[in-house]
Amino acid sequence: MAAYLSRLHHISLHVSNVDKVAHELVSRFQFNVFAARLTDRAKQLALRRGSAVFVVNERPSEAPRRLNERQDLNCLYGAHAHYPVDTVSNVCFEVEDVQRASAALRDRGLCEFLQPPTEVADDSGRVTFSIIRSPVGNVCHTLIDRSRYQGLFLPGFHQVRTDSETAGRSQCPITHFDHITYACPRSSTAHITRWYRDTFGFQRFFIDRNEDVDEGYVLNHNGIGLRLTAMEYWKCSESGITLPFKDEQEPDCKFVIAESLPQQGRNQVDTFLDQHRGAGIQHIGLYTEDIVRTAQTLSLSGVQFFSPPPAYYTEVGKQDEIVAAGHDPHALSQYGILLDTDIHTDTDSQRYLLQVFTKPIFREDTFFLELIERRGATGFGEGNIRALWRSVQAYMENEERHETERENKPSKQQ
Ligand SMILES: O=C(O)C(=O)Cc1ccc(O)cc1
Ligand SMILES: [Fe+2]
Repeated sequence: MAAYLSRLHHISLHVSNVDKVAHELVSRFQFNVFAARLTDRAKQLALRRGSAVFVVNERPSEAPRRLNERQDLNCLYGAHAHYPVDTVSNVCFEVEDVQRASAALRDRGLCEFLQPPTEVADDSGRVTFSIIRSPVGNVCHTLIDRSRYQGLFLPGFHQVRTDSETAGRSQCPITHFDHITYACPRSSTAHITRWYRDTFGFQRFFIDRNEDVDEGYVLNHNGIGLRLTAMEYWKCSESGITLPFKDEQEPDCKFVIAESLPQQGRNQVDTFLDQHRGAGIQHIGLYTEDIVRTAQTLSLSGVQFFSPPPAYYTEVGKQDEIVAAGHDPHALSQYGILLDTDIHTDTDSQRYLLQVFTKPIFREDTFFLELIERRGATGFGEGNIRALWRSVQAYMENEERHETERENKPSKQQ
């Protein structure tokens, strides 16, 4: 049987400069540092906005010198700290019983354990966790049971007092992680979806009504070469129900697998795989209750967004569509926000999806964030996927052109 997940607990980043990335998340993205673990050999900061929690870990620039130098001492609750570039490398889930879940996975030979079930305690109680490797590049999953822990975050972390988290809430109503998008090599999707189904009971989430079960959602024309396959799971209740009864339980963060298709030339998924040196987490969607206000607040604090070509907002019907959704086309165009409308034929009701991508967060192009607001729409709209894709491609091609120009310019010293 699969190990069913109670909920997503936090997402870990491994970066060469914790202070720089934490500062970016605090000053620009309005996250609050609420817990920290600072030792001789570790620097770990926990940051929160709503229920979205990032743990930013300092990654050592070298692999451990001695074999007995345990990497997990550097990074409690994480593993695999050594990686050549800044990366998002762990999605930590709460489970009800780490021992039982780990034993079930081990018995079925489904996954490799980087850390067997381990207990950590402090004055506020104890937690048990284990760490498994995912089939996606450097991504690992920590499984944790914190039901016997009364502290603020996790044992080993101390509380950091900041201004109340509710400050600025109305200006930046980010509430949770909406989805995590993996960039993966060609033909790897089937293996990944099977692994998540067998390991955690994930089910397919169809992006399009006509999507083929095996093929996924394929966009393979007009310069877009992308295969998207989405998966979802349900939060298991505290009452011990361990089967995901769809109707009774709440869906949690979705997972999207992006594969590039070769026919349309080099693209953003290929760039990620090169710069990240392998598959991994390309971006994370942050859910907001008010995308325009959030984009405005983040933009004032220095966050930059990708914009679609300006013609997007003046295309026939787009202005009317935006107005019908209760938005101002000028406000959306100011921040590059995209709108997708899905007319539900059964009820004749309209559902909207609003999204925008931020520019890369790390030095290499190995991670960015997305803002997403859903008005009834639960999936990913085709119009938005195309426009998001194009907004990133236009930026990348521009960057590459500048790079070539810089390389071709004769240097003054010569
Ligand atoms: O629509 C979304 O939010 C996605 O996550 C789909 C997606 C995935 C990868 C890309 O490079 C561009 C778009
Ligand atoms: Fe996304």
